[in-house]
Amino acid sequence: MRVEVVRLDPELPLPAYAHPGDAGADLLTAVDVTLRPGERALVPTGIALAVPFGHVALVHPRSGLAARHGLSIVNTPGTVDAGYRGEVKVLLVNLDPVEPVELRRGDRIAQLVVQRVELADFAEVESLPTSARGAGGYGSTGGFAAAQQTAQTTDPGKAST
Ligand SMILES: O=c1ccn([C@H]2C[C@H](O)[C@@H](COP(=O)(O)OP(=O)(O)OP(=O)(O)O)O2)c(=O)[nH]1
Ligand SMILES: [Mg+2]
Repeated sequence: MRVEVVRLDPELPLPAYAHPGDAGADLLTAVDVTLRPGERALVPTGIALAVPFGHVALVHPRSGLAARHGLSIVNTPGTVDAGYRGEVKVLLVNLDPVEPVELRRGDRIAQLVVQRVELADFAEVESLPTSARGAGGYGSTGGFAAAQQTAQTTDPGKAST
């Protein structure tokens, strides 16, 4: 699928897949940035995209940086809408309790996954069709302790003080 890209920073390369079959194309930081433990920053990537309508580009963390440095993304996965024409940015966060994360301009900081999306036609109704799950959620299929905890958080009558 063709995705048009403008390089706002002409010195940085286009997003690229590292290997054939990769789902995510690496995004780079356009700036040097250092994140102290617990700190977050909205980091520019130097690119703007025109994602085709009916598609979305999702900004995912890179697992290597997460495992080695505790670097993640606050709003993971970030959503780049098809109509968005501004610079793609990555809301990085350093989850390491001790070490700062130092990034240099051109470092790969995240990966962009482009995929199809269904656009819903939201239709108001009086009641919903029944289902096996019903309203159960938040660990309702877990063990005894999880089910009890769910009951406490969802049923104000049973809530402990
Ligand atoms: O990780 C991200 C997330 C968002 N965006 C850009 C593209 C997206 O289309 C726009 C809005 O994102 P989102 O809808 O998540 O933010 P919002 O807080 O709902 O803002 P808005 O009211 O502008 O939709 O910001 C990014 O560049 N990177
Ligand atoms: Mg929005």
